[in-house]
Amino acid sequence: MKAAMSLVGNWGFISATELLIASAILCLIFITIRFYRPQMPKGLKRPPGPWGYPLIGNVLELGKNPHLTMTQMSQKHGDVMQIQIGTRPVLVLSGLDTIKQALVKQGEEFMGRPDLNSFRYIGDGQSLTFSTDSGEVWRARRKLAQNALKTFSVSPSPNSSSTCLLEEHVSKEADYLVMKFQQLMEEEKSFDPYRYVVVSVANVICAMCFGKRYSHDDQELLSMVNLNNEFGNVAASGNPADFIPMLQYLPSRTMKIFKDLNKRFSEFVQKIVRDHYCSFDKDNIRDITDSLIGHCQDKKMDENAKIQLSDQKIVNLVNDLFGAGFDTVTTALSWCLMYLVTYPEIQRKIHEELDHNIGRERKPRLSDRFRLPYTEAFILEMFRHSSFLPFTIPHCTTKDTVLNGFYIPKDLCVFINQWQVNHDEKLWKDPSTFNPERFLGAERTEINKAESEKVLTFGLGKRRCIGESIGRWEVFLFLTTLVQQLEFSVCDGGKVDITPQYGLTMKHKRCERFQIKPRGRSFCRQ
Ligand code: HEM
Repeated sequence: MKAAMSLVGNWGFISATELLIASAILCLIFITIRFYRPQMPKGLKRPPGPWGYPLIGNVLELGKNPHLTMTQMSQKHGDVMQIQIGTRPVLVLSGLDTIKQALVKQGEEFMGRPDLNSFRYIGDGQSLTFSTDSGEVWRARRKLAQNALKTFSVSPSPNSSSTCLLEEHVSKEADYLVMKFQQLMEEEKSFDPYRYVVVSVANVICAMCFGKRYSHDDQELLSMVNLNNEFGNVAASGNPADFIPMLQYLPSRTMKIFKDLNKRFSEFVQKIVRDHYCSFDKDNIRDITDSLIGHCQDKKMDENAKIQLSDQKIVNLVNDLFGAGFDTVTTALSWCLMYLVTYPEIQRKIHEELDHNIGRERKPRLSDRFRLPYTEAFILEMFRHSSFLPFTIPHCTTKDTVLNGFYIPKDLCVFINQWQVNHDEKLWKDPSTFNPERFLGAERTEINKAESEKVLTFGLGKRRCIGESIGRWEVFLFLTTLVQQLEFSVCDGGKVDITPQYGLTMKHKRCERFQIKPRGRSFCRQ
C-alpha cells in the first residue's frame, strides 16, 4: 500500500524540546483524564490491557516488532485488549472469531477510520482508504472503485488470446521479467529481482488504469516507483503526531517529508490522469461520479464544476488504486521468490506440478488455478507465514458498542492483528514452519477451503480489500509464468534472510545474489 505507514515505529527523531514541552502539557492532561474517567455503563467492563506511562503509554514495550509484542500481550490480556500508544487509547483485536465478530457481525460499528494526522495528507484527505468518512459518500466511492477495477481487469481482452485484460497485462509483464532475468544472468551472473518485479507490477496497474504500458526505463514510471519506496521508508518510521496529537502543532521533520511526498505523488497521478484521460471508460465512471456528486454537492452547481469534480474524483480513484495495488502485490511476489530459494524442495514440487498439468509449451492462464493446487497452497502459505501485512489499516468505532462483554466507546482506534491470527497455535499446527501442504485436502488434489479461509491477509467485512481477487490472480500468474520457465536459487547455495522487517507492509532484506537457470523452451517476446 502506498501509505506504508507503520502503526508505531522508531520514535527516535522527536527533538528533546518537543518531548519536554509535550511531556509537561500531557502529564497534566493525563492526570485530569485519569481523575475524570467516564463512567462505564452498568454491567460492562473496560477491556483489559497493560499499564502505560503518561505521555508515551506502552510505546517503549512495543519495541521494534509491535505485531509480535501485541501478540504476546494478547496471550496475557485476551483477544479484546486496550493499550495506550502515546496519548491515544488503542483497542487491539486478536483471535479469528473475535475479529470476525467485530468486522463482520458488528461490521457497521467497526468500519470507521481514525482521524490520524498522517491520514489527512494522503490524497488531500480525500482518500477512499484513509479518510475518516465511512458514510454515503465513502460507499459511493468504494462502489466506483470496485466497478472501475472490474472494468479494467475482467473485461475481455480485445487484442490477444488472453481471457481478460488482467491476464493479458500480467502475462506480458511476466514474459518480460523472464527475459530480463535471463539477460541479467548473462551479463551480471546474479541479480536482485525486487528492482524488476516492482516495475512490472507497477506497469500492470498503469495498463489497467491508463490503458498504457510503460517501458522499464521510462523515467516517469521509475520516479513514481522511487517516490513510493521513499514514502514507504519515511512512513515506516512512524509519525508520533498520530498518537500524541498535540505534536502536530510543533514543527516536525517527518511530517514535512510526509506532506511533501504526498504532494509529489498526487501531482504525479494528476499529470498522468491528464495525459491519459482519453483512455478511461468515462461513461461508466461519469455515471457513478454524477450520483456521487449528487450526494455531497449542491445540485445547482454548474456543469463545468461538476466535470471538474468528476475529474478530481478520477484522480483520487487512480491515486487509491495505484497506492493500494502495487506495493502489496510487489511485496507478495518478492516473498514468493524468497521462499522458493529458501526451500528448493518446495520449488521442485511446484515445477513438477506445472510440468505435469501445463507442460512447458503453453503459457499459464488464470483458469489453471484449479489445476495447480500445490502452487495455490504455496501462495496461501506465503501469505500466512510472512503475514507481510501484520495489521490491517487502522479502523475505528463509529458508535458506542459492546464486544465480547467489553464496553467499547465511539471513535476508539482499533488495530486488527492479522499476524496473530496467521500464527495462532489454536488454529495452526507448527505455525512457524513453512509448509504449503497444510492447505491441501486429503486427496492432495484440491485446496482445503476451510483451512484457506483461516488465513487473514486482506482484512474482513466492510473494509475488506477491494483488490483481493486481482491481487491473488496477479500473484498466481506472475509466479507460475516465472517458475514454469526458470529455476531460482542463490549463489553458492547461500541462504537468504527471510526475517520480516516491521512496517505496514513488511519486507525482507533485499538479496542481490539471485540466480536463475532456464528450464527449456521459452516464449518470451523480444
Ligand atoms: C496481495 C495483494 C493485496 C493485499 C495483501 C491487500 C491487503 C489489503 C488490506 C489488509 C487492506 C485493509 C483492510 C482493512 O482495513 O480492514 C486493503 C485495503 C484496500 N485495498 Fe488491498 N490488498 C492487496 C491488493 C490490492 C489491489 C491490487 C488493489 C487495487 C488495485 C487494492 C485496493 C485496496 C483498497 C482500495 C483498499 C481500501 C478499502 C477501504 O478502505 O474501503 N488492494 N488491502
